[in-house]
Amino acid sequence: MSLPEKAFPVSWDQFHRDARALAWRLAGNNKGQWKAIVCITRGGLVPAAIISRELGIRIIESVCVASYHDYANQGQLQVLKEITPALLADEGAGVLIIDDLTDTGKTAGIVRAMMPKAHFATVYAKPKGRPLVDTFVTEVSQDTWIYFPWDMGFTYQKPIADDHAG
Ligand SMILES: O=P(O)(O)OC[C@H]1O[C@H](OP(=O)(O)OP(=O)(O)O)[C@H](O)[C@@H]1O
Ligand code: HPA
Ligand SMILES: [Mg+2]
Repeated sequence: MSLPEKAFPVSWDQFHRDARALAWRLAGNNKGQWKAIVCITRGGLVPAAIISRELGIRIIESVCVASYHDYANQGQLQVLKEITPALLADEGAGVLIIDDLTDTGKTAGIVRAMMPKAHFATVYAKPKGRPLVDTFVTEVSQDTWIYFPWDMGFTYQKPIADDHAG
């Protein structure tokens, strides 16, 4: 397993701002009229809550996908729960699919295939996944790991001078 070289830590404030920025972009698409949100759990739950509030979308469905079984280690992709057939009609036209990020694009590829006409949006995107999403806010390089606030906690930081003491 190769660990990403760079770190992109995201605070709750920053995530809220970026998810709101995504809502602004989506408001200009499809006249802001979305039938429903399908969020990809678990990471998509947090941006879906913010976007549903901003765009007044009250029908929220989930598709449950797991692939990273531990830190930065992608395993076999598993679909644990499918999308309700009611939303699959018309290949998902008018439906908004939300996830926190796209990395290799594997998750996006699987969910897109379920709803080819839906609009796919993520807050963050890495280059490999980028072609699979319709709208995103910030791109980071492929060798960067994004640290989400729900995965983080406060830890002690050594003073900078400690590493420079001769
Ligand atoms: O583009 P990919 O390489 O497929 O990776 C992106 C997916 O990986 C993470 O989910 P994960 O499977 O870790 O599950 P989680 O959302 O429950 O954390 C993330 O939330 C995306 O859904
Ligand atoms: O960069 C990442 N950060 C958090 N979860 C992830 N799942 C895939 N890539 C990432
Ligand atoms: Mg996920």
